[in-house]
Amino acid sequence: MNHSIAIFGAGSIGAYVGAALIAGGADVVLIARPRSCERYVREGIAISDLEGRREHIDAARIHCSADPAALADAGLILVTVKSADTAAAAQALAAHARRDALVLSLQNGIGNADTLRAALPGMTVLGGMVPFNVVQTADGRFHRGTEGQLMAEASPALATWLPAFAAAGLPLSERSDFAAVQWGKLLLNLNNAVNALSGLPLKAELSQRDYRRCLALLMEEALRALAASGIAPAQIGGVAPRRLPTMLRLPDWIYRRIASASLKIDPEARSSMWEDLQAGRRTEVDYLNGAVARLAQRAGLDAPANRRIVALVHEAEAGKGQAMAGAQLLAALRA
Ligand SMILES: NC(=O)C1=CN([C@@H]2O[C@H](COP(=O)(O)OP(=O)(O)OC[C@H]3O[C@@H](n4cnc5c(N)ncnc54)[C@H](OP(=O)(O)O)[C@@H]3O)[C@@H](O)[C@H]2O)C=CC1
Ligand SMILES: CC(C)(CO)C(=O)C(=O)O
Repeated sequence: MNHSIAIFGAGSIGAYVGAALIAGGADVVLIARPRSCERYVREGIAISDLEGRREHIDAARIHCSADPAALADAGLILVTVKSADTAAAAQALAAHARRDALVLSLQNGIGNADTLRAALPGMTVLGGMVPFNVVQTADGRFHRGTEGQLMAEASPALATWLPAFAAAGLPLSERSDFAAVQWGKLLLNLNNAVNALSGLPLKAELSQRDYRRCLALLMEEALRALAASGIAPAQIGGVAPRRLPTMLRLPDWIYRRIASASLKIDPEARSSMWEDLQAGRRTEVDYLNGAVARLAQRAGLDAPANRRIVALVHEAEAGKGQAMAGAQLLAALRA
């Protein structure tokens, strides 16, 4: 059977985007771990969002395989594995993908599209950006708990596929300043580690000033490193990057008023890094806060709070430590 779109790594983002594309009428094959595939083809996939969409894609409409050879017919391949798995995904694509397939990385971090490009010479590989959050709920739904539109590096190769994204209810916009978009998103992803260590849902965590102070510290270091490297991050969301730290440090009652749009988060939404810690998986902290520390170092600067939070998340990955209160985390980042 021919599948025009393949999703490589159907976890939270891949299953959500894949199911939405199927609901919109696209011909999709999911590449996932055997356990995930067994579940999807047994139960189907349920998706929901904070605007009230609830949809169940019946098992009969799900094509899923743990064998990457199943993507051989796809004209579009969405890569949705975590950053540490990108190199392995790239090898699988090199072995099985059509040479004329378009590859779109829907991943956080800065280097994933480059990793794919390096392994797929001659193929078109584009960076993409997912602004919204998806978590798996206790009843197995893939729930989008925040807003935002998919973005991708501008390319004529996208034109064929844009209608499928629109029909899925996930319109994709093209950006010619994609490196700036990636860094703008990475600034927001600096909260992933704070959120994971807090053990709280995003909304509860961001409602507490001490956690926001932690994030402000991490962002300031990143903004300094970006400025020293001549990179101007794009604005993702309602607030300009340079204004984020000041806004985050406001007292709770003012923050709630001024940043009401930033707090338009479903109470059950949590960062993908929290999901990783819960599942006992390695996180993407080296690709997010670690990327800031490396950028700073290349610019002759230091980013101590980002370095410290990388170490704290690694300790949490090793099962050490409990959820940290805001004041405790702030003290650890300033130590
Ligand atoms: N979740 C979110 O809200 C958001 C996530 N993102 C980004 O999207 C990307 C994906 O995140 P997310 O969906 O949360 O990640 P998940 O871990 O939920 O999903 C990735 C899935 O891919 C599977 N996988 C990895 N390698 C292979 C392989 N070779 N073959 C088959 N399956 C494989 C993983 O299995 P296993 O775990 O067993 O390795 C996992 O089930 C990340 O870069 C993340 O930062 C961006 C915005 C929001
Ligand atoms: C949407 C957001 C910023 C939520 O934390 C995210 O990218 C993630 O969880 O990885």
